[in-house]
Amino acid sequence: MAGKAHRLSGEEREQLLPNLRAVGWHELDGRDAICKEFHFKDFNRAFGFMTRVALQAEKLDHHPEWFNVYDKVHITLSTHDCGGLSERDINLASFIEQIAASLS
Ligand SMILES: C[C@H](O)[C@H](O)[C@H]1CNC2=NC(N)=NC(=O)C2=N1
Repeated sequence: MAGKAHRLSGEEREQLLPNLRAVGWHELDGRDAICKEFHFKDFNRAFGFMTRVALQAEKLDHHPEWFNVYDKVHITLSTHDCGGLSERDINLASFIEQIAASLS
């Protein structure tokens, strides 16, 4: 991953977060992170989605925190290297949206 991650400034957040809020991502209380819950038809589809996200996460060297129960996948994104939200989370969230859209 090129460059050190930095926590997004207020201005950067105003610019980058609205698109993600519009598709269901929200900021956590008490932690600088964003999260969203995805619902699928069954476990196969949920796990297929997770597989695709995992491969991209590895490519980006930026990994989600996630929790799966059957057809639901809850994802939290935050950058451990800088202790909060960085552009890496925005990029991964955008990619996750593309995958989810391509599967539905
Ligand atoms: C050494 C390795 O590049 C780092 O630990 C990467 C791996 N994946 C990561 N994922 C996330 N979410 N945050 C990080 O800071 C992070 N850092």
